[in-house]
Amino acid sequence: MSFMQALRTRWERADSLVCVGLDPEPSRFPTRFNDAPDAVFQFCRDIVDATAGYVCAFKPQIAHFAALGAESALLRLIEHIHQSHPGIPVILDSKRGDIGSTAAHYAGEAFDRYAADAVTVNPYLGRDSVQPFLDRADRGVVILCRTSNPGAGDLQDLPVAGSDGGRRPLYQHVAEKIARDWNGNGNCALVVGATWPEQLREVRAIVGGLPLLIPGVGAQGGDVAAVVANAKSADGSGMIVSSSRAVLYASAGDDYTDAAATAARALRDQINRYR
Ligand SMILES: O=C(O)c1cc(=O)[nH]c(=O)n1[C@@H]1O[C@H](COP(=O)(O)O)[C@@H](O)[C@H]1O
Repeated sequence: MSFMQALRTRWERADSLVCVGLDPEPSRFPTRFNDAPDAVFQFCRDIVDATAGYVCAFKPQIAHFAALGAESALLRLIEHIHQSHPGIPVILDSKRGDIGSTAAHYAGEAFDRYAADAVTVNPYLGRDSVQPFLDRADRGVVILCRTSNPGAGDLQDLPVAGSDGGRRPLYQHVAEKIARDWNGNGNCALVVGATWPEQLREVRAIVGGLPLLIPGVGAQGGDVAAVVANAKSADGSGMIVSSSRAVLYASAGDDYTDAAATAARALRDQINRYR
């Protein structure tokens, strides 16, 4: 099943638009992991098993594993998700972007080495740099559009000439370009931060039903009601609302799995109330 089919199926069957981000920070793990040699894998696996019933996707963030030399934990974690929770797509958050010949290796890294169903990609180098990802029609290509961080506007808001001759912010141009030209295989999604409700509304108006990955609720303070009101598609879906730290580190005690499950379920319910 393709990433887009799996995502839509999961939206419906689990009745959830929540994505749990897997960003391991060992200093925030419960103390029981202090001497555990395989702590990164075990902690993330526990969170996955506790929250699987409430999510439409999982999103491991590659730097959090690579900086710890824990690539093997990432591999085994994705394998675990596929085996124990079939049907839940995995979005590898690696935000790659390079010349085409190198990008082909990044696509191989995400889709063949790690067996991710989708990957986050930076569009700044242009279409040929994203093409190796776009060519994998069964996999999702989740492209940065208007990121959640405070400096997002430094470059993403710069005015550029639009197709109608008028000027508009670069992120809107990115949204239109991808929805109209790059999405020939129907496998594109866009990243827009939950911290920017106005920009979410603008992007939704441009891209129709294209899925939006929306990080920035929870630890970054994005407002769930505003996100849903501005970013939902015509059928009340279209969103992958991602939260990492607020779920992973909901408790530093021995109740960490219960606390994570409660946080994921509460986010699912809050989103569903507004859509
Ligand atoms: O691509 C992403 O996932 C992403 C895009 C963005 O604009 N902002 C953003 O925070 N993220 C990622 O989403 C996660 C946010 O985590 P929390 O703020 O802990 O929920 C991190 O792994 C970020 O790298």
